[in-house]
Amino acid sequence: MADFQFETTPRIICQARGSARLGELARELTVARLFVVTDAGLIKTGLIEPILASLSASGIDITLFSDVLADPPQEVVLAAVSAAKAARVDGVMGIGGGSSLDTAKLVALLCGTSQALDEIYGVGLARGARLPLIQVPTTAGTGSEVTPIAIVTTPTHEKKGVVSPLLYPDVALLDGRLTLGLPPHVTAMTGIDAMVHAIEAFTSRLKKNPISDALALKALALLYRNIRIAVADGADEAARTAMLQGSLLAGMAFANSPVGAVHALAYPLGGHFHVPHGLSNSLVLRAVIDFNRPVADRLYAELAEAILPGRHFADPAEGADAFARELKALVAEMPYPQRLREVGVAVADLPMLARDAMNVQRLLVNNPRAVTYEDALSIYEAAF
Ligand SMILES: NC(=O)c1ccc[n+]([C@@H]2O[C@H](COP(=O)([O-])OP(=O)(O)OC[C@H]3O[C@@H](n4cnc5c(N)ncnc54)[C@H](O)[C@@H]3O)[C@@H](O)[C@H]2O)c1
Ligand SMILES: CCCCCCO
Repeated sequence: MADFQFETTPRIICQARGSARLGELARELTVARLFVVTDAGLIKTGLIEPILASLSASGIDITLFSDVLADPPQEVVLAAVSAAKAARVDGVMGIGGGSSLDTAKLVALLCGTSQALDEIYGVGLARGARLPLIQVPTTAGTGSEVTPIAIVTTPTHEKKGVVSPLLYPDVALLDGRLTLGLPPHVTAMTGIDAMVHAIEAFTSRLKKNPISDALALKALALLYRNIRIAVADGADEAARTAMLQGSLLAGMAFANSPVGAVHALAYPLGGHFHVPHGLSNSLVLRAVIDFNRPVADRLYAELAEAILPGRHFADPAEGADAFARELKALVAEMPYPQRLREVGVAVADLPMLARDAMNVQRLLVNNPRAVTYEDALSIYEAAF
């Protein structure tokens, strides 16, 4: 058995109407001046106002930053840090999708250390303490509320990661009711993103371990069983809560057993064409599964057993066939674009995308099968 290290967030609360406890949780963290990070879409849903009112009623002074943009641009992150420093906040809360949660992480970190953002891109470069941090996901989801990762889009459209245990929050609060209003196409994109986290954590080549495996299998089972329900009937609170739990478990899994080629090939789609993160993953998922089949059939067969209760596949190829079939059928049912050509990508763009994907070696090294430039190009061609 290979040695391994497993990291996790210290405190997870999953509670219907749990958002009513945010004032209590902030006070427990001795926060008096809270910086709330979200985006305009969340403000429009009306979800934020009652939460801010309950926090204020608890005597917490609020500074609201609602200018987060998808795939947070570096300048937006820096604007949030400046606003937090100017307000002299002593705690941060992210409430929203992964873009808001990642921005909140970096605000908490950069308000607590003397470092600059461009000093901490990469793995383990952050130093010092961060401000108290509460994360409240409203998509299910990136799992960002339980990962040590924050992704920023640089002015050259490159997606860069900050990876540090300092980015784990003090509290991750799951409240299914906050996701009830998620539109079907966003429910689908973020749900498939969470499934990709579980799939890629389970097939990851370098840091796969028994704990991440157990989390990935449970995550995939929860997500697969509930994504169709949540997309078809967003008011189903049980399905919504299961999706949040599944995306959190998948987040814990890939935080310790990192993602591979699906994410590496998805990043350039987000960076250059502003394709939403979950959709970027979905667009290349089927072709990457087909590409990995020569080395990953046994793993895909285990994943097939996780989503097809009662089925056992003695023949790995048969199990992998079943897994690929189920995933392709599920993606095809999702209410969003299915091909690269539908999201503004031209054939002439594919070599550039493949070149950019090859720059994401920090993820490609985790893929069960080595990926060359030619492989990346052929995957994009198959997804076109
Ligand atoms: N840190 C990590 O571990 C990690 C993992 C995966 C992805 N990411 C990053 O997360 C970002 C993607 O996050 P995302 O997919 O959650 O989307 P997002 O946060 O970029 O956008 C979500 C969209 O849905 C809206 N929305 C969110 N919750 C809603 C609700 N309950 N009701 C109605 N509308 C709602 C928002 O207003 C926004 O328009 C990317 O930047 C990606 O790189 C980070
Ligand atoms: C190192 C960055 C890994 C991020 C995966 C989810 O987007």
